[in-house]
Amino acid sequence: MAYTKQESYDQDVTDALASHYKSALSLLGEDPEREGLLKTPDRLAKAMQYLTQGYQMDAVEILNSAKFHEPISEMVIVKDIELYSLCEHHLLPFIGKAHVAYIPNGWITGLSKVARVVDVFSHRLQVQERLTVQILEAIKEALNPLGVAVVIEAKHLCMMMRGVAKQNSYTTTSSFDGEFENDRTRSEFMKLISANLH
Ligand SMILES: Nc1nc2c(ncn2[C@@H]2O[C@H](COP(=O)(O)OP(=O)(O)OP(=O)(O)O)[C@@H](O)[C@H]2O)c(=O)[nH]1
Ligand SMILES: [Zn+2]
Repeated sequence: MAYTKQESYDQDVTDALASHYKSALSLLGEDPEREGLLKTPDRLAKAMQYLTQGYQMDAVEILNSAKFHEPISEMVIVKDIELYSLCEHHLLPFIGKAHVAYIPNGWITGLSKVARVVDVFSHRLQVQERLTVQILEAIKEALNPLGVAVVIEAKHLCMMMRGVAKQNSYTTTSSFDGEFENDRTRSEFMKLISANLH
């Protein structure tokens, strides 16, 4: 299964989606035949396929594609991984950062693969809590590490642009496994992701 960014789209799916989006534009009171909107259903169909391409990707396979034997057991942290996902309730974006750590148990993975895993699960319709756990579970399955930790902080546009209309609230979710269930290890991780190291 390829995991490169999708640049071509199934024409039948694109056409079917575009036809629905064209009707939606009319229902919203727009004229889908006006010049500026002529290509919008097609563009939106492609954008939505791009934003949900994670369904066609296998996170464990990605991690395994650059898995190296390395006898270390120190914490590896990839922090500030930006993420863009869509909330499954409104299909509006939520935007934020993921901080991921694991303690190897003989195996490490390519650092970029950790960020790719964040993309795989972000590019699906999500709730932030499930996204957090899915990232953790994929790393656990692929690397069988001594521990995994995932923290995500995000802003939800569905809470900003509509509904309760709160502009400054962040949602933080976390998931910890193995050694990160110990207070000391967890605190070290939290300290390191909070520190301004760069
Ligand atoms: N737990 C969780 N809730 C989310 C996430 N994204 C959006 N939501 C919430 O999903 C809920 C859906 O609630 P509903 O009452 O069915 O929808 P709604 O009438 O549009 O709710 P309001 O946003 O309060 O206007 C809202 O409270 C959203 O804030 C997420 O990632 N995790
Ligand atoms: Zn929402």
